[in-house]
Amino acid sequence: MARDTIAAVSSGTGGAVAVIRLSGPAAGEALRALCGRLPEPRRASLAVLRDPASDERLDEGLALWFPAPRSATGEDMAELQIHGGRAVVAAVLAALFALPGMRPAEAGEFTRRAFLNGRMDLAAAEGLADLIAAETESQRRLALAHAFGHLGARVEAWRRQLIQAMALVEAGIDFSDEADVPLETRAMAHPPVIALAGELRAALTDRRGALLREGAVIALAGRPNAGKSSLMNALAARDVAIVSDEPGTTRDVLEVALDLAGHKVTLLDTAGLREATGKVEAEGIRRARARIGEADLVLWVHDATDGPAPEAIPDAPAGDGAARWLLANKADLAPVPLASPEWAARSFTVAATTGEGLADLIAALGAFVAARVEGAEHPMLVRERHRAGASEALGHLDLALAGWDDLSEELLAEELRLAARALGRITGAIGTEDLLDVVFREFCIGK
Ligand SMILES: Nc1nc2c(ncn2[C@@H]2O[C@H](COP(=O)(O)OP(=O)(O)OP(=O)(O)O)[C@@H](O)[C@H]2O)c(=O)[nH]1
Ligand SMILES: [K+]
Ligand SMILES: [Mg+2]
Repeated sequence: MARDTIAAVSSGTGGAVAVIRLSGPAAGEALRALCGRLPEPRRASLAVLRDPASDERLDEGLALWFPAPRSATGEDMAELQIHGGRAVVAAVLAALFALPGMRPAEAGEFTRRAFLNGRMDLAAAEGLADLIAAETESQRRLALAHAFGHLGARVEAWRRQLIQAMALVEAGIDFSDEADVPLETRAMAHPPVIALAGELRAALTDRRGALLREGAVIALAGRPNAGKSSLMNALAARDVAIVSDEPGTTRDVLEVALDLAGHKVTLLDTAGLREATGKVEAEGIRRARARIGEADLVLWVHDATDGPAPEAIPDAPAGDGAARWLLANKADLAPVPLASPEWAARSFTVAATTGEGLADLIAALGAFVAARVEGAEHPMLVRERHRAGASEALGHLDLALAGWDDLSEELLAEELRLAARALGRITGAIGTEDLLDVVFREFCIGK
């Protein structure tokens, strides 16, 4: 349990009401010092707040008292809802911090205390950070599932299975004189370890969670002047990129975040691909190729006034597994010939400047993203940290399985133990201080 009592404004700035939260052993005393009494637990009550040093009236607001352990952090907690003015908040905080044992909270410190007091696991804390940062409906749902322990529960179940298998293998060590027992217990542990390795492998192959959390990347690519930047602006419904009739206008990769059918999408505008005419353009094209190569969907923009669309997307270095669509742009200037059968299902006729065809394109993009993340309401390994833990665990399981018939009980049990440790780091059941610093750094102050 922490010795310090922390306090911070937990509401956003600029609102009519500000929420100040306190957590730690002196929270009750501080509440009494400012309000003159301790309110009934878990009930909001009206209170006049006074500076204990001068007895000056500071504000009138709501006071709440959450005695440990039934509080968000598991410690004694108090909450003050006061008027949101800057001066009011500053005066109340100054009065609080003048009290013994009180200090300002660091970023994420309330959540960190909740974790340390066993109120949530590490994956749930990350879910909470994602929930606060969620911009789209699907990100909100995903984060909520994690905040309520979806990933943590699954990983803990895996870890328990592993510990059981380990116990079986270790039982063999104690009976190593009786030749049959070690072989029997080892054989009993084999199927669950095979099953677990399969589940971990499947979870690692499923990238939908990461796609939902980070958003699909859609890149506009094509020859100079095809109208990529014009399309970027039209799709983003604002003036993001410079448009001009000069080929080679766009140099840096530009990106905007879009909400397509409730899913987060990052749309990229890139330099037109051709033999560069100078150093800067060459660098722009290098960057364009690199980012196009990582996109989930490449929209090849073709200028309809240049004649029929290409048979294949030229020069578009799309990565493995990326989808490629063809956009015949400037349909207002030239008739767009029928796409070749190969492209028919993935071709769109648009005009960035008149808006023609854009509604159909946006609908198709929304359907594309939705299909990519389908069933991903409760995906598992959404962060690189989770994937690293699961993949390390799988590595040890694979070693154990490869040597199942040959390794000694001790070595076999050791591989299973290392796998269990790697899983434990995902939930924080096995943790280190530096890991906690990384996780809680993301939070804002007051959370
Ligand atoms: N008539 C018409 N003109 C368009 C359309 N889309 C783009 N243009 C024009 O085409 C020219 C090039 O547009 P950009 O959007 O700058 O093309 P870009 O592909 O980004 O070009 P780079 O960045 O140089 O590779 C501009 O003059 C645009 O106004 C369209 O649908 N119809
Ligand atoms: K241009
Ligand atoms: Mg451009």
